[in-house]
Amino acid sequence: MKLRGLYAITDSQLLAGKFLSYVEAALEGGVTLLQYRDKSSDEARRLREAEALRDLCERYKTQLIINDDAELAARLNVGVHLGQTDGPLSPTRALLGRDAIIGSTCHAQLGLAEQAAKEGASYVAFGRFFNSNTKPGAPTCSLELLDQARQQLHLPICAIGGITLDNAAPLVAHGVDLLAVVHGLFGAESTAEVTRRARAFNELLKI
Ligand SMILES: Cc1ncc(COP(=O)(O)OP(=O)(O)O)c(N)n1
Ligand SMILES: Cc1ncsc1CCOP(=O)(O)O
Ligand SMILES: [Mg+2]
Repeated sequence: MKLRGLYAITDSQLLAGKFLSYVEAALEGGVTLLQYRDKSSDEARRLREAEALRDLCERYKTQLIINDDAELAARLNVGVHLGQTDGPLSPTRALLGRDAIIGSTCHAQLGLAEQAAKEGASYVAFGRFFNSNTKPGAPTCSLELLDQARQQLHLPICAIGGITLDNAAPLVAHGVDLLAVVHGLFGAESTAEVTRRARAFNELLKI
C-alpha cells in the first residue's frame, strides 16, 4: 500500500468531549493514517480509546497508528510511531511483524532518517515546519531538508508541525507524501468543517 495522504493525529485536550465524533468526521473526509496520540499515563482509558479507534478505522479502511507505545500497538495489531526516545526500531519491527506500519521521528536530521530506513521504518517524519500549538518546542525543519530527503531516501516522507490548509502546499511541492496534522484539522468549529478540511488536505495531495 502506498502511504500518501492526510495523517490525522488525535489530541486528548483538543478533542475532549468530541473525540469519536471529530475523528469520524475526519475519516469521512479521507484519512490515510490516524495516529492515537495521548501523553497521559491512564492505561485503562488509553486502551479503551485505542480500541474504539481501531474499530472506527476498520469501518473506514484507515490504518491506525499508536504513538509511543509498541506494546499497545502489538496488543491491537496496528502500527506504531516512535520518537528518538521511544524505544529501538529493529526490535519493534520484530514484535509487530514485517507488514506493520512503523514511523520514526527524524526532526531535521537526514542521518536519523537513513538510520531509521536501515532499521525497518515504513515512513520517516520531519518537522516541525511551522509554529505548533500542540508541540511548540519541537525543533524546526526547512524545505531544503525535504529536497535532500526526497533525493536520498526511498521511503514515504511525512511532514509535521503547525500544518494548515494555508501553508501545506509548499511541503507537497517539496516531496512530502504524508501531511501530519493535529490543530489544522481538529481545531475546527464543527464536524462538517473537519470533514471539509480532510477533503481539502487530500486534494492538495491529489489522492
Ligand atoms: C507523524 C509524527 N511525527 C512526529 C511525531 C513526534 O514524535 P515524538 O518526537 O516522539 O514526540 P511525541 O509526539 O511523542 O510527543 C509524531 N508523534 N508523529
Ligand atoms: C507531535 C509533534 N511533533 C512535532 S510537531 C508536533 C505537533 C503537531 O501538531 P500541530 O499540527 O497541532 O502542530
Ligand atoms: Mg513519542
